[in-house]
Amino acid sequence: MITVENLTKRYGAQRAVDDVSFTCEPGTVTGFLGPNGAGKSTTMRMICGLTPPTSGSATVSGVPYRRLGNPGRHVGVLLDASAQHAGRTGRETLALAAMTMGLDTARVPERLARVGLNATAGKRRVRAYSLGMRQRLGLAYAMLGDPAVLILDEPANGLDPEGIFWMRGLLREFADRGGTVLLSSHLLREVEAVADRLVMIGGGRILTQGDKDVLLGAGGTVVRPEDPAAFDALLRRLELTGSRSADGTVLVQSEPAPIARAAAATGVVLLEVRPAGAGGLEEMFLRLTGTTDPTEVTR
Ligand SMILES: Nc1ncnc2c1ncn2[C@@H]1O[C@H](COP(=O)(O)OP(=O)(O)OP(=O)(O)O)[C@@H](O)[C@H]1O
Repeated sequence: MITVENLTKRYGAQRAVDDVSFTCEPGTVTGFLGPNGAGKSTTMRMICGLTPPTSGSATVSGVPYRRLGNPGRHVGVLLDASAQHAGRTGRETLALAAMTMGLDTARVPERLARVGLNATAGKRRVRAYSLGMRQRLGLAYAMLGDPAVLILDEPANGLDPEGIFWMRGLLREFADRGGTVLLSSHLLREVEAVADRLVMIGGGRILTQGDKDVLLGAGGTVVRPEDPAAFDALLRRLELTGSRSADGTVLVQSEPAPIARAAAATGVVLLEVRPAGAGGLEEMFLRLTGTTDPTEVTR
């Protein structure tokens, strides 16, 4: 269980994270999404006690991270795949971590194999690892102490499609056994495939959060009017309300047909009318973050 309450981080006048609250429950994978610079890494670093919050608090299994005794036994953290000592081998890296956590180093070869690093790879120095191999080692490191919680910042970075598919299975299995996963990623389709819950953040603030199926299946219609003022007047006549998004679309809590018919009857031009959620996570992300260039978020 991860609980984040009103977390705020200011750097000078800038609010990198602004009053962010969410919880991650056991047995679920929570996808943490947002464009570059949204505040994901800063939030995760605050949860892990690496960055002090300006205000607010975060707990893991009910305790602030810094007060967890032997934290690696409670929460596995992967914030930067390149953080491992480059001069050590993969095996040495895990053996040292096992010793620090008071665990038998005999588990190391099996743990390396579990993330797809064979005996030869285990004997190589980390500096010779590809980014994908570092991510795999980072995951083995995070899971070494059999924690109940995983906090992973962009763990799919550097993995090939087969590796991403493998990681999805690993995280699903971890959550299905009762584990809690908080996973940030810019790979929206991967998040959509594995996450049960979504927390979307932009400019340091929560844009939306909730059950993935509910968010993506949320009722309503997305409309792109040619003349926003004329469309607002139409909505008032229909006694409906709409919420305008950064990309110029309006989400209206109604079926598409009545809106389209009323618009046609009154000569209000609609450039787009479709059920909300039909475009999946990518569409929801672009609408909420107001990012118009998809390459910005699918990089
Ligand atoms: N140590 C720091 N000093 C000043 N500003 C910072 C610092 N760390 C982060 N920021 C700023 O805070 C904002 C949020 O950054 P953060 O790295 O948390 O975003 P992010 O969502 O993880 O983005 P990315 O996906 O690009 O890593 C950014 O504008 C960033 O420039």
